Amino acid sequence: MINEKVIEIKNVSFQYDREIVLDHIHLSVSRGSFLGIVGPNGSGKSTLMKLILGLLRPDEGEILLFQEQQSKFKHWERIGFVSQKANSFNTGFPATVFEVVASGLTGKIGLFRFLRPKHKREIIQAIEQVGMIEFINRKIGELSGGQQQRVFIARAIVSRPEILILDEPTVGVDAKNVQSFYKILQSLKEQLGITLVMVSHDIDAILSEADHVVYLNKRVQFYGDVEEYKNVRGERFSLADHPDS
Ligand SMILES: Nc1ncnc2c1ncn2[C@@H]1O[C@H](COP(=O)(O)OP(=O)(O)OP(=O)(O)O)[C@@H](O)[C@H]1O
Repeated sequence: MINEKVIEIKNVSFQYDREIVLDHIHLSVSRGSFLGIVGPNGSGKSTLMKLILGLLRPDEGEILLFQEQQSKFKHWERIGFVSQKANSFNTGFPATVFEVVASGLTGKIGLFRFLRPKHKREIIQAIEQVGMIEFINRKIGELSGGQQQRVFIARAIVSRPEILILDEPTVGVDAKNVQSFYKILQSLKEQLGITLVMVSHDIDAILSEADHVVYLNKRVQFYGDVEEYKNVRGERFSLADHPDS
């Protein structure tokens, strides 16, 4: 389907206690696109990701995933999630790269089931896709931050999601590894057709990697093509809003 919407956020509002964090948000994500979400600290970016992932419920409005109402949506293996490394896993845990990536299949096969050859192949393939095959038996805690983050991508894609949501995935990853991280993202998009939604403070990375941009500050202040955003951002959004730009 041309321009198929895989995520639609319609008139969504959310508040924690008394603070309104998201105010009547409208946006949609087309299959195969790379949407970058930027905005100042505390502007509701992570909250919006949690709403998409069903970890929070909107107070108002609705979210559609693959054209289905989120409240009825059951196929969560179609959506992968990678967060900041520091928050996503206890890296002191003595699991190998293979075991960490295998844990991404538990939703599909049940926690204590034996892995069938098919699953082993899927795990190996995901590790190959992120260029970490030579580390397959290495303990996760013995890897660099950038390598760990690649393993977390493999864990997120092992169940073959159609959408990958990334919340500040390059925090704590050094510049050289950040580049190879984005190469992996682009190959997921181009070779597997995975739709990418990424929250980042790294505005330069968003401008060079994403094709669409949302500037969020409780409301959607900009939503459109990345080239259009480059033209308007100097005049419409103060640099003070971007501590890292
Ligand atoms: N669990 C919570 N309970 C109460 N308030 C919260 C909670 N989580 C976030 N908030 C508040 O909601 C607002 C939006 O937070 P959110 O984490 O979504 O912003 P963000 O844009 O991702 O911020 P940052 O760029 O700093 O990561 C902030 O004012 C924050 O303090």
